[in-house]
Formats: sequence, C-alpha cells, structure tokens
Amino acid sequence: MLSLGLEKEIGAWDSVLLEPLTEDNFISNLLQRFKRDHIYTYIGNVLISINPYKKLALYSTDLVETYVKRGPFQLPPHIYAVAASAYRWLNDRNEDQFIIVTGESGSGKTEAARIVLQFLVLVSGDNPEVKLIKDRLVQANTLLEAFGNARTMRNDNASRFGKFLDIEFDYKGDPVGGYLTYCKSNKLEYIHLLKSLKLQRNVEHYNILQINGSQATQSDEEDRNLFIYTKSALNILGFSDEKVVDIFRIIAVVLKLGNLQFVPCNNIDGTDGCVICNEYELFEICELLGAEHRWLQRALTTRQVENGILADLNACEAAKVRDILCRTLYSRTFSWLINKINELLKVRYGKRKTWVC
Ligand SMILES: Nc1ncnc2c1ncn2[C@@H]1O[C@H](COP(=O)(O)OP(=O)(O)OP(=O)(O)O)[C@@H](O)[C@H]1O
Repeated sequence: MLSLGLEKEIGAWDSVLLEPLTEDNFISNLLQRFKRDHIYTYIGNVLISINPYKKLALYSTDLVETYVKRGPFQLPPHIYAVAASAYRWLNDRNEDQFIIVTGESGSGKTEAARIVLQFLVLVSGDNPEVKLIKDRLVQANTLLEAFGNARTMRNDNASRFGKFLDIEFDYKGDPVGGYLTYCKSNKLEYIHLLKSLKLQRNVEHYNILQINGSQATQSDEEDRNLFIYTKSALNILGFSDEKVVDIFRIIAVVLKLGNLQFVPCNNIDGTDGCVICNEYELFEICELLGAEHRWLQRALTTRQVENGILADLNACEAAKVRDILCRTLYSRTFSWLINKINELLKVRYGKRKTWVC
C-alpha cells in the first residue's frame, strides 16, 4: 500500500489553525508544504490545491480505499478526502452534492475534476450496466477535452469553456447517468485558437505519422496516441464509424478553411475584389464537403447586394467571411456533440440523487 507519509507531513494541514492567521503565515505555510510536495492544504472544509506541474505519487486505488474508510481531517488533506466526503453525504444523508473547482488558467481544475471522476469510478459498483455508464462518463470527459481544449501560452490543455458535469446516482450510490452543460465562452469562438486546438494537433500529426512512420518524435507519438484515444472514446460512446468519419471531416474542413488566403485584386469597374491564392485548399475542402467549387468560391468572395446581384468582397472582408464560416461550423459541431453525449448519458430509470462537478 502506498505510504501516506504521515511522519513526513509538514506545516499546518488546515490553515485555520495557523497562529496568528495572517496572509504572510498563510502563504508561507502553503509554500513550506508545497516544497515538500504536499500540494493540498485545507482552509476549513475548502481544499487548496497547488499545481505541481509534475507527476506525484499521490493517486492510487489503495489511497482511494483509505480515504473512503476514514472521515475527513483524519488523514492529510487530499482531493480524495473531498470526493469521499461528498460521496458519503450523498449515500448516508441522501443529499445532492456539488464540488466546485475554481482557479486561474493552468491551476489544475481539469486535472482535479478528472481525479474526482476517477475516484467515483473506483468506489462505485461494477455490474455491467454501471460499468457502461462509468465508461461513458469518462469518455465524455475525454471528448470534451479533445474538442473544447486548446494549447495556450499558459496551458497545453486549456479549456475553452466552463462545464458542469451532473452525475445522477441510484439508491445504492451507483451512477445511472449524467448531463453535461457547457458555458460557451468567447474563448471557443476565437478563430486563432482553432490553430492550436488539441484535436488539430492530433489530426495533423496523425496524418504526418501515416506518411513518415518511423520518424515520429516523442511529441508526435503523444499526439498520435491522443488521436487514437479520441477516436476510441467516440466509438465507446456509441458513435458509428460513419459518424466518426463525418466528425473528423468537419474538423478537417475547418482547419483547411483557416488556411485559405485571399489576395487583393482590382476589378475592371475600379472596385476592389480578391482571389484565393491557394485554390488547391478550396478544391480539397469542396471534396470533403461534397460541395461544388464555384459555389463555395462565390460564397467566400462575394456578397449579395440585391436580388441576384453580387458585389465582390475585398481581401479583408473575405477573410472575415471565412472566419465566420469556420466558427459556425466548429461551434455547431461542438453543440451537436454535447447533445449526442447527453442523449447517451441520459438516465434510463429513476434517479435518486445528484452530484455536480
Ligand atoms: N495534480 C496534478 N499533478 C500533476 N500535474 C498536474 C496536476 N494538476 C495539473 N497538472 C498539470 O498542469 C496542467 C494544467 O492543468 P489543468 O489543465 O488541469 O488546468 P486548468 O485549471 O483546467 O486550466 P484551464 O482553466 O486553462 O483549462 C495539466 O495539463 C497537468 O500537466
């Protein structure tokens, strides 16, 4: 069994016990503990977690069991203690539970929510029906990250939306379904972020790997695995192969649309117009969409001024139209995906209580 290392514990587990309780003492207690890899500290019944940005031996099945058996504050602060306490209240007192995870970008919220979900998977029942629901909850989370997270300056896996995962339980404390709600933020709308979407890296690197095979770097390998993982999550959630291909086709269209470049040109009548300088991309997009080339070209470079009369867009306007099309395609695909996931997670029979994370 993983040692709890109680003898190595340092500082105050609970900040409210600090004497005197000043900001300086509070920070230096957190720092002292963090230096010894004690990333968790309580402040009353709130858990403070400091991102270690490295793998620590803090999570295991044995430790889950230990925290399930013991009450809060009997063991060092841990996210398992929070999850165990919520699970206990849910079962023993039949009360709905909320776990609110908050912090700045890169502070470890996504990771914390994932650890809580893993905890739930380990402590709840194992009959085939429950197992199926648990698999779906975990895969739903994987898909949300793949489609809704992107690499930013601060975080390789930054969420571009806020989310509520509502898990519903039966009277035995086993999950019977769930419901995902996401708050679309502007972050998901910014087109330049599409360039760093995790899925893009996956799709791109997967293609590169297909061609280059053995020359894969470690990060290519990682991206390839993520791509395969995402694909298998879609399959586990019950998306048909045909639907999976459709989803990746739309992602490819969005990425290729983003590559289109418009160069200014002058029309005979003296007005500004533009042409697409990398037309091969447009041909590929049309092939993926099953659309006719001249129609898409017209839609991107002109606008209707009156019934049947078209006016050319300048290069800047055309780029805006391209971006709006990308954004709309991506955000509708994302909403469609969430709706499909929710259909799959829907409770089939009477629920008893709720846990929201
Ligand atoms: N408990 C942890 N142990 C080890 N590494 C961690 C832990 N929590 C977070 N990390 C690391 O920090 C990175 C950023 O964490 P995470 O994505 O959870 O942040 P976040 O708060 O959800 O950010 P955002 O708000 O931008 O989505 C993770 O990819 C992981 O590498």
